[in-house]
Amino acid sequence: MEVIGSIMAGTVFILLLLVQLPRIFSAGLVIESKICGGDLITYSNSYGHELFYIDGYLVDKELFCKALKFHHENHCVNEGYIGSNYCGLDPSLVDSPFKTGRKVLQKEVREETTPLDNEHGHKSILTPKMVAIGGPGILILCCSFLCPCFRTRRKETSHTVLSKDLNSMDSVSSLGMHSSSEKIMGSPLRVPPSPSRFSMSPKLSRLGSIHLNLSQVARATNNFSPSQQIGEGGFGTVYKAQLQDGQVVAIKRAKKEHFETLRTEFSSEVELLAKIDHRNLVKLLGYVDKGNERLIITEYVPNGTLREHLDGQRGKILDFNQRLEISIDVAHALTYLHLYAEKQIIHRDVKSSNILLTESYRAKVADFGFARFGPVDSDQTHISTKVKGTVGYLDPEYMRTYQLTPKSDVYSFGVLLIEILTGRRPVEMRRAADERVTLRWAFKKYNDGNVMEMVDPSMEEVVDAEILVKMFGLAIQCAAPIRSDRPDMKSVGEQLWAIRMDYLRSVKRG
Ligand SMILES: Nc1ncnc2c1ncn2[C@@H]1O[C@H](COP(=O)(O)OP(=O)(O)OP(=O)(O)O)[C@@H](O)[C@H]1O
Repeated sequence: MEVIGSIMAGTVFILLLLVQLPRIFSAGLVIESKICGGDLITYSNSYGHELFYIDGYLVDKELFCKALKFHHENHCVNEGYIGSNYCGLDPSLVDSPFKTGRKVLQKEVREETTPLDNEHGHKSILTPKMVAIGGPGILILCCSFLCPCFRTRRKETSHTVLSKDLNSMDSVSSLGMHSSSEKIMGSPLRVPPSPSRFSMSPKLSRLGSIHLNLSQVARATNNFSPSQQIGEGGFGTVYKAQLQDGQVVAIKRAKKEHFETLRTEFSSEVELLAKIDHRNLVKLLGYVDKGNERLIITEYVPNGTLREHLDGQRGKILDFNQRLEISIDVAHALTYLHLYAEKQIIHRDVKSSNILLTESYRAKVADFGFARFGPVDSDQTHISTKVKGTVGYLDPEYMRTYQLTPKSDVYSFGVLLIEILTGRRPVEMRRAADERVTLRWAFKKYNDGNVMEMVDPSMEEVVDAEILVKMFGLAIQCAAPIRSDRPDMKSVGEQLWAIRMDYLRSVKRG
């Protein structure tokens, strides 16, 4: 009797869901390519806020336009087409909040928004009670009529990622996207002050172990000479500098044109770095906040970024043991931030270009520009905040609910781990349609039992399949669509450590 009741409730639930569906998709437009196979390109424009998806993954407009143009050139687009003029050719259609610069996406803070509230602030007609009653019914219905969907648990996970992301189109409708970069950041001007945000305090002038004035910095960087320049990021330019006592440091100089908007980012990085002391995190040594200059002085990490190594730009290709050790280092750094720092810190921008390597190939996590303190009260599970991070690494649950937890870093770490093992970036537009979203491609290969085919081809050694299955399995678990399915960073570090022991044993065995 209970089973029949549950089935009926499940049926009602599905009917209600079907009633809701036009609402979910009315804000967006699904452009489906039939001739070119694979890609589902989705565009959403709700109240002037645009969102672009490829295969369910939020991408920036540039990437979206590339895909759209490719499909158009190949006469692939044949459903819900928004016009070939859209991507930059017809100004009347591109009259949206696109701007140049690092920020590619803005999202209003929706403090205390419940996942069941819809984009207009109305309560969804699907109440938690209905979900609770209907859930088991759906499960039974699904088992009875859609048995293939239960083929394997892993397979289901991979599909869930995509559908969840597509559905998130509804709940992230207040997003605006900029086209020139893949980094996502909210406008500080639109964020109400919140107690957990970092702020510049007078105490900061005493931070760090290095005290420099502007003329000393100018001398150390050869007056910010281009020859001393070692990198350029959204925040500004990074210089290598030698201090009078011979110590070599990195100096980040804020770009003047982004000065005001980046002020919050700058101050968060300074205050945050000052609290941190861990061998896998880049150490803050000092800062200068004078007149029109904002400078951060950190330890210099001499061996480039992880991404440069994966791209082969630094000569020797990383071997498997180095990749394993780098993964462990990053896991330790994040464990420290989540568990052992004075206050819990969520990095929010874990990615290969933010991992710096030492000469002995140990990793240090850098760039705290987007970091935030975790929940202050022990009964708080998350903080509600704007979405910030980098496309491809962003936790889909955070994007959908605006709820930030340390598990968002775990998701990014999962994407990073796949990047480390395969050498591929999270999104690679030049690849065949079914390989462009690396995570999706990896899910499929993993489910099909083809882990060997995923390993970075530039890595020459042959790694035991069992070890690879464990590594990819862990990465996929970290990148689970629902945060409760992801392990915490401490457990990830322990699992990686155990995998390394297995690996060393397998090497010894020959
Ligand atoms: N402490 C450091 N030691 C050595 N090189 C560094 C250091 N910090 C940054 N760099 C170099 O400078 C580059 C730019 O760094 P930065 O953190 O400003 O930007 P990013 O992380 O690459 O980009 P974005 O901030 O837009 O994500 C890095 O890619 C790296 O090559």
